[in-house]
Amino acid sequence: MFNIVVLISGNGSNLQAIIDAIENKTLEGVSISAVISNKSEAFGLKRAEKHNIATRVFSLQKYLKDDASRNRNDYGIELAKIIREYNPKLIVLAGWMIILPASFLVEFEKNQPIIDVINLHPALPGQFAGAHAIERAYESFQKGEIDHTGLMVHKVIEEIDAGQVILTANVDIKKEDTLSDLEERMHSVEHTTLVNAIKLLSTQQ
Ligand SMILES: Nc1nc2c(c(=O)[nH]1)N[C@@H](CN(C=O)c1ccc(C(=O)N[C@@H](CCC(=O)O)C(=O)O)cc1)CN2
Ligand SMILES: NCC(=O)N[C@@H]1O[C@H](COP(=O)([O-])[O-])[C@@H](O)[C@H]1O
Repeated sequence: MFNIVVLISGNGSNLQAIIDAIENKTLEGVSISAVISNKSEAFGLKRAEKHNIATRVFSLQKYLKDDASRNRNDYGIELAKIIREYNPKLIVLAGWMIILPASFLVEFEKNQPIIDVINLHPALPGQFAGAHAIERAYESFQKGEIDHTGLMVHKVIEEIDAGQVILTANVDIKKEDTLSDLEERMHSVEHTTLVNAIKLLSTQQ
């Protein structure tokens, strides 16, 4: 079984797309062994619980507040330990809004088997790296700087949103679009693209 661990911070509509794809056999041989969130209030946790998927909450903010001697690298090592408990072959960041330190990434690069960490980012390669990418693309379109946007699924490296691109897709922006129109169109294309990226990686194993 191609076990995946999914990391989220919010609504979890992309997590839901993965769950649905497993259940309708678009993703055969894939199983979500756990969903981990940095926010206890993330609705995606309820989506996982509804499908009897193991969930964990591990907040960076709380981890640092509980012991002032700790730092983000310590968090990264602890997060990696938690994830290893679930024996994933792939780690999927689906709306995970914490920058992962090198200490986390090295845990999955140095040990065999190497475990890929992938991220879904709602912008095209080289555009709008970081948070709030959809809003920034919308504003850029309004200024006439771009005529469309898109998304990518990429390997996670220390540099934000700069890892090897696995899949990318364009997303149209229309003159009459509100920001929520664009967000809705973006999420719809994300759901398909993320499932296709996981399918690609699971069949390459
Ligand atoms: N080392 C990496 N970590 C992460 C990557 C990556 O490519 N390399 N991708 C991000 C996802 N992401 C954009 O795709 C992203 C998410 C969040 C942030 C950010 O500034 N986070 C702040 C906290 C924001 C908050 O509390 O809401 C932070 O971590 O301090 C940047 C990029 C996931 N991680
Ligand atoms: N920088 C990372 C980033 O912005 N990720 C974005 O968070 C949203 C999560 O939606 P969801 O919780 O409904 O899946 C998605 O649009 C995803 O691309």
